Amino acid sequence: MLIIDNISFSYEDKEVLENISFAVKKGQLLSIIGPNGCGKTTLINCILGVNRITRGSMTHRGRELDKMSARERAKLFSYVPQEKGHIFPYTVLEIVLMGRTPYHSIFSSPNGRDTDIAMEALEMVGMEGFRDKLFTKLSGGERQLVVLARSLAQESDIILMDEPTASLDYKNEIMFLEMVKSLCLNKNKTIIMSTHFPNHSFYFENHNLDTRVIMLADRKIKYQGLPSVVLTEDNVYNIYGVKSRILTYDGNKKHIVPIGGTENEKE
Ligand SMILES: Nc1ncnc2c1ncn2[C@@H]1O[C@H](COP(=O)(O)OP(=O)(O)OP(=O)(O)O)[C@@H](O)[C@H]1O
Repeated sequence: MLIIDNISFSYEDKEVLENISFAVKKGQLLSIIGPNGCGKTTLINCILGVNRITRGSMTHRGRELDKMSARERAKLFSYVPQEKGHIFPYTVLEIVLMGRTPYHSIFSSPNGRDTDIAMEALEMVGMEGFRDKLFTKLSGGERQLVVLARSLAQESDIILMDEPTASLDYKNEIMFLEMVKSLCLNKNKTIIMSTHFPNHSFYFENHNLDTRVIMLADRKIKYQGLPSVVLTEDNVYNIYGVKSRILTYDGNKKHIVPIGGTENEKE
């Protein structure tokens, strides 16, 4: 289990996260949602060790993350960043092989086994036909699948994703969510994912995933728990200032729809 216990973080004198606590079990999917600038990326970077927390502790199976070497941390966590465009003209296979870096010394290069693992990862995301294509020439959605393959090749237990579906079209978004679902259900991966789409949490819950959500705002976790408990119309209004309605379909499956009104219009 990954335990984040009462952590805080500041950029110089600006505190962005204050007393954040949550736990994620193996095979569980945790969504982090909250308005722009609330600290989702900052929180992910604290877990990755890019940001050094100012208070609190983070442990995995009782071991302090801060006491792990960079290589150990890279074997435990992989990262799927927001799609932002890439400059270097590596091939798809070369990008995925970068996921094998924690398993090598700086002087060794990837071997045949690494290539097999990288190709398996590409097959899992349906991108094996793109192995020799230049990463820079792929669409945003295709790149995101390749980056997911890189994180699979890293063979980490925990995958951190920062708004991974932001640049995906409707079909690729569904495909990506299906992939994420399958990684938790079939590969027992733990996934922590920031998202701007509360419906993704319902999607996972509706598909019987062991899933939780935390809602961040004003430096703190305002609500956390099961999506159907936490993602209420009132909580969405309190966090985003947007009026919405929870619709139930097909028995008990939930879906949230904005109904247009914003904070300024609340009676
Ligand atoms: N390197 C930095 N130095 C100083 N302040 C920063 C830095 N990075 C982020 N911030 C500030 O910290 C706050 C949280 O930013 P962060 O990127 O974590 O938010 P976010 O929830 O991921 O936002 P978004 O949904 O827009 O991606 C913001 O106010 C941002 O301006």
